[in-house]
Amino acid sequence: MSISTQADHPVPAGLTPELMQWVRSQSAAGISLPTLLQSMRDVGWAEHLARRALALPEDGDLPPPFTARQAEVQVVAHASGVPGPDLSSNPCSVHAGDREVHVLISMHNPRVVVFGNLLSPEECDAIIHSARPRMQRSLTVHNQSGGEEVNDDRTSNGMFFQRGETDVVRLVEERIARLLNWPLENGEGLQVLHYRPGAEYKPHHDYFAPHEPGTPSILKRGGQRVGTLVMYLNEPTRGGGTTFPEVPLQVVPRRGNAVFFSYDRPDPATRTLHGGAPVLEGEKWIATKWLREREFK
Ligand SMILES: O=C(O)CCC(=O)C(=O)O
Ligand SMILES: [Fe+2]
Repeated sequence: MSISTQADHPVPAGLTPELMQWVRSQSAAGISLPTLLQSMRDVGWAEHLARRALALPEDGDLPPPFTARQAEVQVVAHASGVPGPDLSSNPCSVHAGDREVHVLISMHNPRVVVFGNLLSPEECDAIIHSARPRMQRSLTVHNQSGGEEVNDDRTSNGMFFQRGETDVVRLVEERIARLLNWPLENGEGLQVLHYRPGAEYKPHHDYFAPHEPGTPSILKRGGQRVGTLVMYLNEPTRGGGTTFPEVPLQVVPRRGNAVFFSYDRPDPATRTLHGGAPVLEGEKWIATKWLREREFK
């Protein structure tokens, strides 16, 4: 097994990469959080550090009983601080519960992972079919007010599903939660975008600009965004890649594939500037899942 602890999983303050690796292996083996906490106490870890390693509150009772699988997801997710696939035992694919998802690219700075086989063609078609009657000109967040506005940098049409709104949306959201080790409740509703020829989404960051007056009210619903998954629902004939101009990298839109990137702070230093290149021919349909720090209500 290759251990790339620091690159894959930032280590919380006061803890060591070795300890975090031990926590992950124990939880992957199905050891429950209360048992792990007790083991750490037994070998002398300070209570607050042990709880930090397990992403538990600093004091108070433990959350209600976890199953082994829930504990695994919780620990892997929160120990790293951002969503992301666990590629430590197999860098080529991830078993996301109901589907074997392929890993096509895994880059660490910025953290970008390109997935293949995330969605079936039928799932892609079903999402387009449910979204199509509800498409409207896309809005972007207005930084001053926290409201939304039409923006020339974003010439697609879009809509949001509620979380779990259709059976397919729910299945896909559950798959994403397992794939990225991030609680389903921390995800915003799926957004579907449709680009016609000429339409694009100019390079931008997905986190909310920290010092803008509208940001505090946006952050009340689940904190910052910490990760983005863009899923390709069809294939434009020409153009329409997802670009990361600072890398530089261009991800080609292939039906059922997806590009994921995470950002542990709302800062350009995360190098997650990205955009949707103009569609030159044909059309482009994507579904985007944004992941927040906490439950998105
Ligand atoms: O269209 C794309 O490829 C990128 C979409 C995007 O950046 C977004 O939805 O935030
Ligand atoms: Fe984006």
